[in-house]
Amino acid sequence: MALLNKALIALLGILLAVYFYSGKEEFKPEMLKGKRVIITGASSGIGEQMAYHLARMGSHVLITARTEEKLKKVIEKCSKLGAASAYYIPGSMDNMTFAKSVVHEAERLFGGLDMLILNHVGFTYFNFFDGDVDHVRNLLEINFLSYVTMTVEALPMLKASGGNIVVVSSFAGKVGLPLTVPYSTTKFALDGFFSSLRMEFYQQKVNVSITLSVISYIDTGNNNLHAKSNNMLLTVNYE
Ligand SMILES: NC(=O)C1=CN([C@@H]2O[C@H](COP(=O)(O)OP(=O)(O)OC[C@H]3O[C@@H](n4cnc5c(N)ncnc54)[C@H](OP(=O)(O)O)[C@@H]3O)[C@@H](O)[C@H]2O)C=CC1
Ligand SMILES: CC(C)CCC[C@@H](C)[C@H]1CC[C@H]2[C@@H]3C(=O)C=C4C[C@@H](O)CC[C@]4(C)[C@H]3CC[C@]12C
Repeated sequence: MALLNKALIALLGILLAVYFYSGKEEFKPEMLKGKRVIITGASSGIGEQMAYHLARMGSHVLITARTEEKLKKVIEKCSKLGAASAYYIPGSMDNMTFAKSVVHEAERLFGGLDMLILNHVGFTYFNFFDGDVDHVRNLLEINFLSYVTMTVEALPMLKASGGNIVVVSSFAGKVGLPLTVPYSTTKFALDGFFSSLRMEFYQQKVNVSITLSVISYIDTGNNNLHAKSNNMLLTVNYE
């Protein structure tokens, strides 16, 4: 009898997992055709590659980062790859007025928004915590508060389109790891804000999805987190 109970509990667990984790709709590239998307931190790395994928699928893309020359090149490539339209706006995400203006620009250019991809990440060190509170504050502005600011600004458009918010986080935003204190702080903050907001959307029947993308090391050949120490957790290729 005890064995039967255990088997039934295990079966129930499997059924619940299948129910909650099975997507209702299978992904098809056509689903992104004509979608209006903002991608932050798209002058290099993962953001740049996401812009190319969306361009291939025929989306309208508005990309942002600080370095205008790089953004221009990414936009040119997006247009060649088949983007429905491609624009860039340069600026720094430590400035909340700029963060808001990116969303307003999408509204002006596209007349609405289907997807907000928050991906940018500010410069930090990869070493034991040095006690620099100003650095933590500045990194929170760039990696966290600008994400919140853009989300708040974009919500009316996303509610109207039944759109999506994608937040690029990290394994270091789920588990405390050494040598990444300021960075990890900002990524944990993202989890707190967006996971909590997702629950509120569910309760309030807000038709906007929130995806927190928890990724581990990806060698983009272009990493902006610079090594200053011999106490490396792992070997990473820095410039
Ligand atoms: N690569 C990896 O191993 C991992 C990455 N991640 C996450 O993936 C995301 C992308 O990382 P990755 O592609 O590696 O990083 P990159 O360093 O290649 O790209 C970072 C992007 O953010 C932009 N950026 C930097 N500072 C600012 C700023 N102050 N204002 C506006 N934009 C800024 C950069 O452009 P510019 O300098 O022109 O402003 C660049 O476009 C990040 O959220 C990161 O935390 C998570 C886990 C692992
Ligand atoms: C203990 C193991 C089970 C898993 C260990 C995972 C470790 C190796 C993973 C988890 C989070 C990862 C870092 C990250 O999130 C973001 C960046 C920024 C990028 O510009 C340079 C790489 C860097 C530092 C990643 C380095 C590798 C980290 C520490």
